[in-house]
Amino acid sequence: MSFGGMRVNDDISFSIGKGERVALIGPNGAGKTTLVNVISGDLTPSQGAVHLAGVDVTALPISDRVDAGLIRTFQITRLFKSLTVAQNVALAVMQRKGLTRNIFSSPMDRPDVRREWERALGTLGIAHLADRQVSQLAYGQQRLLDLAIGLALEPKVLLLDEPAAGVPSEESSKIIEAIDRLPSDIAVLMIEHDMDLVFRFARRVLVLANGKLIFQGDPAEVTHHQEVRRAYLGSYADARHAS
Ligand SMILES: Nc1ncnc2c1ncn2[C@@H]1O[C@H](COP(=O)(O)OP(=O)(O)OP(=O)(O)O)[C@@H](O)[C@H]1O
Repeated sequence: MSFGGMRVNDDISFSIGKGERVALIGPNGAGKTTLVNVISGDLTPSQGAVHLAGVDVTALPISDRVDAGLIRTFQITRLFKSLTVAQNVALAVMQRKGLTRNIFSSPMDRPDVRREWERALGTLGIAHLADRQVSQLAYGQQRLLDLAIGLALEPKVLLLDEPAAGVPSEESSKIIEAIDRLPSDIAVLMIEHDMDLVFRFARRVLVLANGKLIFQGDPAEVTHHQEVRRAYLGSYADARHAS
């Protein structure tokens, strides 16, 4: 992916298997968000391709990628603030099922829709917030709701961009626990700066620096990789070593 003459993602190639948990790390400006934008369809790559389950989705708009199971979460701006938590998830379920909204009845009342929003909220530990209006939620709770909406869209692949960023630490543990509880068949690619969270979550780590993929592999190996230490991890690895 290039912007003008600047290569922001340079010759990057990787794959993520079913149910794999992969962290995408690297210094500020390395190109991580751009890469996720290319995968989600927010950006069209200058070269190269994105495949989902063997199908080339590079030319598909975001909505078709979502239908195919490629879901990006933590875009809180898309929440309907005047509706309840349950209504927000119910609308996502209805969208997935191709059901149109009937102004004379609540979307939540259909038993098949209800089953699904209840399950999504239960998985993420926010069933008790079902009737709460979104505008009354704390920021961390809104992020959990956004994750519930992602879940209700039945993802094959979830793209998470710093899911706990900006969330007060007493709430961020709930987000981390919720991510731990995601169904094991969903592949997750997560941008994250918090290395403790990366080590807890990831079975594989991708490291970007200056737009290049300089490492992909086992989290246990990443702290020993010279180029990664130089580009990104030095202070973290040294602090760990010292402690
Ligand atoms: N739409 C755009 N037009 C021009 N340049 C862009 C655009 N989007 C990103 N860039 C540039 O691409 C580079 C990579 O940005 P990107 O946001 O992908 O990095 P990042 O690794 O996600 O950084 P951070 O950790 O700070 O979020 C930066 O130099 C940024 O200024």
